[in-house]
Amino acid sequence: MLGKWLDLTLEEVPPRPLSHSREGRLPFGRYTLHGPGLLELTPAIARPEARACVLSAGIHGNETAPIELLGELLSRLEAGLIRLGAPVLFVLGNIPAIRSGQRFITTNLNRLFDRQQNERGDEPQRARELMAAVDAFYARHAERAALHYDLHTAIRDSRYPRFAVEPFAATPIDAEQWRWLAAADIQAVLHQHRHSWTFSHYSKHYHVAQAFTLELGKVAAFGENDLGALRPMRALLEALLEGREPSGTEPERMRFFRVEHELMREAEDFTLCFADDTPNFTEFAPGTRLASDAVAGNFVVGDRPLAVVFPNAQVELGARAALLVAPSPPPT
Ligand SMILES: O=C(O)CCC(=O)N[C@@H](CCC(=O)O)C(=O)O
Ligand SMILES: [Zn+2]
Repeated sequence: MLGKWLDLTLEEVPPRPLSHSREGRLPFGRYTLHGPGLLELTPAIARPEARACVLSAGIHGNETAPIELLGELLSRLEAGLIRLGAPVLFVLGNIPAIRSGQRFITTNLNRLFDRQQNERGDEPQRARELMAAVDAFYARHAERAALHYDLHTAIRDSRYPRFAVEPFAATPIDAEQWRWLAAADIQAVLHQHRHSWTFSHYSKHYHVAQAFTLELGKVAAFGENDLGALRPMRALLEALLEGREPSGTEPERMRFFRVEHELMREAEDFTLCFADDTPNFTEFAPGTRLASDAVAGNFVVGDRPLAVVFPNAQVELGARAALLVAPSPPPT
């Protein structure tokens, strides 16, 4: 059943809401389906040091590599190749968007993870369902340290194809996380400078979880992803599923950046003043004009160079059109 969960979730049109949880057995524990795209695994014997892990993918429907990676993990769990030793909640985020291969249907799900959010529509409703599922999962495992990796891929090429976004929140990140991410072949880390209401921010802000958005390469269609490049990440996730300590290495292998400015799109008449295919982390010299907005005016790089991440001139009005970042020292 586990190996087929992804296919079944994506095939049912429309997904049938579950009136009650469905349960079953797996080699080293049991599974519970809490609703569409919400699968909890409970180990028969949990290891004492195991974290309560949330692994999410498909928050953006066209980001398929993380979904394939979760598929590999589920198949290996079902085959008994992974000895489940930690409680895990697998989340498939925006199911209609995954089916249609789009980033979102109506609005960007990954801006809606705010408990005050009371917007109407499918994506706001899905965000509320996912927040409730995460709340219930962490409450069931309140004795364990909370962890959430929200897996994505980026729209563009990147000077660092695999990078972590560290959401802004009061909770400090444990030093071991940097060591694990470096061993998982994450190449860069981006520290957010303010609250962002993303899914990983939700777990960090409201649940004191060790939480990241992980960008694992570039958007591609199902079947066209290079999962070989994600083997070290798979090894990290398998260690977490088994409830054992993941391998680590020197964090200095990774480049660290801090967000200095968020470029917002304020007007219909908005342009980014660089090529559409500019890779993430491309640096621009002081004095370079980066954006022109009929309401906000021009944005020009100040005294220090800035690199651009997630540029997207097509975002909704009032949304983030790019992050502008600068190198920062590795955490001590
Ligand atoms: O490549 C892009 O432009 C977007 C990739 C993506 O979906 N990134 C996430 C980052 C979330 C965060 O800031 O933690 C997003 O934009 O939601
Ligand atoms: Zn994404």
